[in-house]
Amino acid sequence: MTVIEVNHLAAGYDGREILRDVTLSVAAGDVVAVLGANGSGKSTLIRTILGLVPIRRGEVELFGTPQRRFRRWERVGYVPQRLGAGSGVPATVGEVVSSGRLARRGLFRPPGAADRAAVHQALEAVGLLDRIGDPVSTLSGGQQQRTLIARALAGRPDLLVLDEPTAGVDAASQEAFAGALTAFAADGGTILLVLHELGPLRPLIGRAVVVHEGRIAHQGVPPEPAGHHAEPGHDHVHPHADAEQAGICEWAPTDGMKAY
Ligand SMILES: Nc1ncnc2c1ncn2[C@@H]1O[C@H](COP(=O)(O)OP(=O)(O)OP(=O)(O)O)[C@@H](O)[C@H]1O
Repeated sequence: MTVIEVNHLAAGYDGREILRDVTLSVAAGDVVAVLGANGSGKSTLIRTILGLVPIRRGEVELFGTPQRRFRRWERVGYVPQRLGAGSGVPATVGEVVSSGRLARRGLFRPPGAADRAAVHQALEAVGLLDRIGDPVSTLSGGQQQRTLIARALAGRPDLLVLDEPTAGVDAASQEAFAGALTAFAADGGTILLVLHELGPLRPLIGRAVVVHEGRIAHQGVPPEPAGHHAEPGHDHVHPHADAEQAGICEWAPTDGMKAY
């Protein structure tokens, strides 16, 4: 079953076209990383898929339904790039994660046992159950990101869409992410995520899609760590100097990657 189908998509802001002729298919159970240089259009792509940026041309389908007619948003969990900077949100970790249940239970029904269980399970998955009563503002950036992941997981979605969940996040939080996402994928969940560095998520990623100037430049199996990077403790992949100089992407396409 196809979870996301994007056909000849164009989208942008005001007068500016950012995405040009993007075609992409994500099947149930796929874990797909969207890679590319700053400003290449990665966030715009996932936000357009979710209906947050209007489609100019082309089509997006979610779970086989054209996006404009899609109503089953509880099937989709979205983790935006970060909590509003300095938002001073007084909410506790538990309250933020509970908000991820809203689409499931409806706004006016009080949370029940199933909601509480889902919130606890999601917090446990990201290693933050002991912080459930703490104000979100007292958490580190990485822990706040983990809280957002828990909020998305609490809704028990079929598809998780994440925008750079590991950007600026410490190693402990990255490991916690990797664990939570691995469990989600092992349950058959589908993941589309924007990443700058694969890091501990590398074993999870089945396909990398490289966006360059609003188009998909390459897609395929992500590059394996090579040479000394393959040694224990070096599980991240560094930018390829040539590709970087050429301004193509932070990722050197390998033979395993098809050019589109
Ligand atoms: N809300 C917006 N209004 C106007 N222009 C925007 C908006 N969001 C993004 N852009 C522009 O669209 C282009 C692509 O931005 P986008 O955030 O999609 O890139 P990205 O690949 O995700 O970058 P990064 O790696 O820096 O997050 C950039 O030139 C950006 O300035």
